Amino acid sequence: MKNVAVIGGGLMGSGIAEVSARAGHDVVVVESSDDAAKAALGRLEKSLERAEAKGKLGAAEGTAADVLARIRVETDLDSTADRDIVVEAIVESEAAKVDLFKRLDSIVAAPDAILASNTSSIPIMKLGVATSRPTQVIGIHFFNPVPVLQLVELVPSLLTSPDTTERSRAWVEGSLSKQAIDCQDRAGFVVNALLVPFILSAIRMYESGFASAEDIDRGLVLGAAHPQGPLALADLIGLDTTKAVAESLYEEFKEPLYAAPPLLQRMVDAGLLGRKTGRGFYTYS
Ligand SMILES: C[C@H](O)CC(=O)SCCNC(=O)CCNC(=O)[C@H](O)C(C)(C)COP(=O)(O)OP(=O)(O)OC[C@H]1O[C@@H](n2cnc3c(N)ncnc32)[C@H](O)[C@@H]1OP(=O)(O)O
Ligand SMILES: NC(=O)c1ccc[n+]([C@@H]2O[C@H](COP(=O)([O-])OP(=O)(O)OC[C@H]3O[C@@H](n4cnc5c(N)ncnc54)[C@H](O)[C@@H]3O)[C@@H](O)[C@H]2O)c1
Repeated sequence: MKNVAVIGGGLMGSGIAEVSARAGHDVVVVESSDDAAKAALGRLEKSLERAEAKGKLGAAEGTAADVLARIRVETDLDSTADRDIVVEAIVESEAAKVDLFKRLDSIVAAPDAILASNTSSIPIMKLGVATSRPTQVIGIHFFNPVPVLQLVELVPSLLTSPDTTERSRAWVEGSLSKQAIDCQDRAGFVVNALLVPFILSAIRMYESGFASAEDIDRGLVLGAAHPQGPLALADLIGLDTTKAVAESLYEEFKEPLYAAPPLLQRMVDAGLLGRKTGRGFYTYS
């Protein structure tokens, strides 16, 4: 697979585009507006400049400018027509993703192209059946920050062909040098089914006044060797995404531990989405 498209150039899409271009792929990023495309390009430039300054770009990757030259940021979905693999990384909304997969199905021309989703929690079958080619639809779930974290969850639906799964694995492990784990197609897959209820418990603990945000996070960093505490992690993920994942899990399993706490809902209503808006459980400059 040579030609890659990433739909959505936000936190995750820009990271997926970066690691793909660093692996030598020709990458098209499709955003929803000119302003969003500009922001996506800015994220890519900043991250690649940082990687270059830290001496992380290998000889095969080239300079930050070489990697950027392999990426085009567009607003026209038709630019996915000649792609071998499309990775969808738009907002965590089932309706938005179903609509996008329908449109991709009518545009992407190669008969064996893979249509992948980076969804955190939405069952892949819902996206597969929106297309005429569910055998080629799969979850390829990266972790944030994409250039740093090694894991990718591979999530075939009941209709995904073994060929699609194995070509996806070869791309993720052979080309992007990530490590894949195999998951069944249920909301939250492996990692978020365990991680998100933990984050929600931390939010409930904070909401109840039991401990401060700083002490909850310091507790898990110093007492359980987590790289960052659950509330700082929720701010990194984005509180809108955290809430959307909780809702998918709750819809699938109806377990109270997956229900989004009222504080999380109010913070999302208020636009306090974490790092991406400058304020969540903490304030960022
Ligand atoms: C919800 C979804 O569906 C699934 C998910 O993604 S769940 C979220 C999973 N992610 C996590 O759990 C992240 C946990 N946190 C961490 O790993 C770390 O706190 C962190 C990597 C975010 C930041 O690490 P920290 O040590 O505090 O900061 P910092 O020193 O700036 O960064 C550590 C290294 O990561 C690199 N880094 C950090 N953020 C980066 C980014 N956005 N892009 C590229 N590199 C980055 C730094 O360059 C640094 O590299 P170096 O050690 O070689 O110099
Ligand atoms: N944030 C995380 O830690 C994380 C980790 C793994 C997976 N994910 C998943 O990745 C996806 C993206 O999450 P994110 O954190 O990057 O969100 P984000 O809000 O940072 O980015 C989403 C981007 O998609 C763009 N977009 C929205 N609709 C679009 C459309 N129809 N066409 C093209 N672009 C469109 C937006 O302009 C935005 O730039 C979600 O499904 C999320 O659940 C998130």
